[in-house]
Amino acid sequence: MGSFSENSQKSHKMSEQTASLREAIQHVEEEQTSAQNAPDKIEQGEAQTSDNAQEYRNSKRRVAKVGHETVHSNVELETLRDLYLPKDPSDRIVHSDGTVSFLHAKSFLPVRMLRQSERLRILVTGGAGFVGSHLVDRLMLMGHEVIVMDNFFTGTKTNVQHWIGHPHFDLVRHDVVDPFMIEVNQIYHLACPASPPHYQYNPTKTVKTSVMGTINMLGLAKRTKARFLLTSTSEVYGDPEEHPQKETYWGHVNPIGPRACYDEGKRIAETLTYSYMRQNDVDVRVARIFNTFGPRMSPADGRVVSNFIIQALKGEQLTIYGDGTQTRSFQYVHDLIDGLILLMNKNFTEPVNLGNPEEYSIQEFAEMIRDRVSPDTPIKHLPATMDDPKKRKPDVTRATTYLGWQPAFSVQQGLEETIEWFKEQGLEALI
Ligand SMILES: O=c1ccn([C@@H]2O[C@H](COP(=O)(O)OP(=O)(O)O[C@H]3OC[C@@H](O)[C@H](O)[C@H]3O)[C@@H](O)[C@H]2O)c(=O)[nH]1
Repeated sequence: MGSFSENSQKSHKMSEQTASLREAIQHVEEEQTSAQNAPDKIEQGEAQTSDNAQEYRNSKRRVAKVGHETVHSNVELETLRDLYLPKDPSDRIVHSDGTVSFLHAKSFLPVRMLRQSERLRILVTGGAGFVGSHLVDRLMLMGHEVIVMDNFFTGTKTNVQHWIGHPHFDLVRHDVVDPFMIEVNQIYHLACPASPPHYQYNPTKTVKTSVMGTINMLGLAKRTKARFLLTSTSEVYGDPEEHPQKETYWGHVNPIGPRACYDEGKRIAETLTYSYMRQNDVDVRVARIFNTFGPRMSPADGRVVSNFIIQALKGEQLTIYGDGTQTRSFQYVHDLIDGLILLMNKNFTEPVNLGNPEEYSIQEFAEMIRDRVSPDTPIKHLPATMDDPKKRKPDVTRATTYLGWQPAFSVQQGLEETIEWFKEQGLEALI
């Protein structure tokens, strides 16, 4: 990461509240140190593909490199960590009077030197969001020109601030429901609130974002002959009656329920994508993303991983909606980014599931985070949410067969980094 001003480093002060918060969670760090050091580091590719969740869970694999040489997305995990968990986190000074000074990076992380003919102009809608910003990091490191379009409803400038000012980087505040013209080679279309509380906050707007946003981006792809990748979701399967879910499954969605704005919005986005492919020869890719977690999830996200981590760090009761028997399969964000870049660059146009088959009941998952962060924290049950899918687990055979992709991170390793990141946020995230 670019080195920050030395003066600023010296004057870096944490507020008293942040300091006490850190003290409170120190015991957790100590407990974790031995666990973190124990497993051997392995390189990408050594993890075995398996549909067996137990095997995934018991595996002690550690990932040190991510990405794939074939599409030049390979990079050391340590390099990425420097962007969200810098060794010297002095990009800001939190003052004791409750104000904060943001500092400028003096230099940027080195990016690959590409010839003009190899360097692509890539638009990432929703690029300042949780997933988008990790994708942007990787595309920038690969040496491409990246244009981030975001309305900052759920994304933040902070997520991409380390690239602002870089000659390969542009940030545009724009809502994807309004038309947008630009010359690009590839479009990663991520823009849409993804957590249930966010997408249900203004359901009409969520539908507009999915439908009009996707029409706008497909229109752009058609005009500029850009390759277009839609980030769809496992929610297109609704409350699935097939388990695990294959891409050939048509789903079980309540079209008038509270989740419909997102589920049906993404289903029509897929329909639009394949209509533009058939009718207008747009070169398309569709990723169906399963539950994903990692650094840069908004503290206000409301999804289960961030909720449980924040609750445990604050010593508050962990909130399980319903009886906790519902299941989810959680993938670490870097695996998803690997899959998205592979999909964009391979010649496969049908929908592809991207998720980690490591399946947990929400009760087990709550206990796991509680035990890891703060073992004395109680767990409480709240009423179940309407239409909450009872089971979810991806069949990733298609991704493995056609993309050569499989999740490499264990949930354990992903959680370690995510918990570390939330701790680093201190006051901002936890209070
Ligand atoms: O505090 C919480 C939050 C959530 N939950 C439960 O945990 C499970 C997972 O909930 P999340 O909100 O994290 O995510 P969901 O699986 O419901 O939806 C997600 O699915 C896939 C993605 O495309 C989307 O990002 C998101 O819609 C649900 O059963 C939910 O009821 C809790 O028990 N407690």
